[in-house]
Amino acid sequence: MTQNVTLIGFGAIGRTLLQRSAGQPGLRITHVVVPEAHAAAAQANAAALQADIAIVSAVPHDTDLVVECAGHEALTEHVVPALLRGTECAVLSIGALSEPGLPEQLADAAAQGGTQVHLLSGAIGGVDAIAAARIAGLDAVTYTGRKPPSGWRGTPAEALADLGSLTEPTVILEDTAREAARLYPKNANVAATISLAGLGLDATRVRLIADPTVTENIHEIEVRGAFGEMRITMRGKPLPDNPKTSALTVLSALRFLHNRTATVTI
Ligand SMILES: NC(=O)C1=CN([C@@H]2O[C@H](COP(=O)(O)OP(=O)(O)OC[C@H]3O[C@@H](n4cnc5c(N)ncnc54)[C@H](O)[C@@H]3O)[C@@H](O)[C@H]2O)C=CC1
Ligand SMILES: O=C([O-])CC(=O)C(=O)O
Repeated sequence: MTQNVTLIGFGAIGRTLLQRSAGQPGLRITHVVVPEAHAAAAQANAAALQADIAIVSAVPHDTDLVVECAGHEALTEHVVPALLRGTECAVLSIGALSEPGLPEQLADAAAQGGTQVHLLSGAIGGVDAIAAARIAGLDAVTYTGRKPPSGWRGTPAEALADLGSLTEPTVILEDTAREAARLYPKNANVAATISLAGLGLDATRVRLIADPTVTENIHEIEVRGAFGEMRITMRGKPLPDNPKTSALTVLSALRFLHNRTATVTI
């Protein structure tokens, strides 16, 4: 039986996800939720990719699965109500979970609806290893996020440095993951994800760097604990439509969707 999927958000991630999910057996993206003001543009873009897609302002009650790729507001506006109705949801705007009370709100809504909310690994790998290692106890988790200056446009980094004329790597934040997610919500999903898998938002140390010498989004993660040590560097190519977002983010959502219907999941 085909599972009907609703996307929340139709920006760089949503568009690429719709494009790449075409023909995936057992799944069909039937609806896309966007704010009213973006509906006409989304309709034109989506119809070019899939003629029968419906652009809507709320998640339909009969959808089987929701994938959120919209931003912080969409979690309270759309994901919480869907969970309360018992609809399983997968979330990419993990930075939003730095807002006090929101993780508990999502968990309570899923419990009330008798369903699950999945926090996707997004732009990075190794989330499974961090979450497994946590069971035996972690000592330290640190994260360094490095992006080209264009990846920091429209953020508080603009007030700290002249992004257009940087000649060397410039640290724009050195703090906890909670502070990183509060100040740079669209650039701290990774910081929030590794915190939630590991030591939590207040005990995870984060450095964010605007680096004119790189063209990729570079994520360095170091973890120490009873399990041993782990060091990962991801050099993610950004999506053409949004330099803040690594292309792997879309692939992580596709993997999640694939595993919904695969006989062997990995
Ligand atoms: N977990 C991870 O590793 C990553 C997560 N992200 C997050 O994924 C989200 C989407 O990223 P992009 O597609 O690159 O952003 P984008 O800015 O290109 O697109 C956002 C889309 O969401 C829609 N939207 C905004 N508010 C909405 C609401 N309340 N309800 C429904 N739709 C709404 C907009 O109309 C737009 O279509 C962002 O929150 C971003 O921070 C991005 C990269 C990595
Ligand atoms: O690389 C990405 O796609 C996004 C990113 O840094 C983040 O939100 O932490």
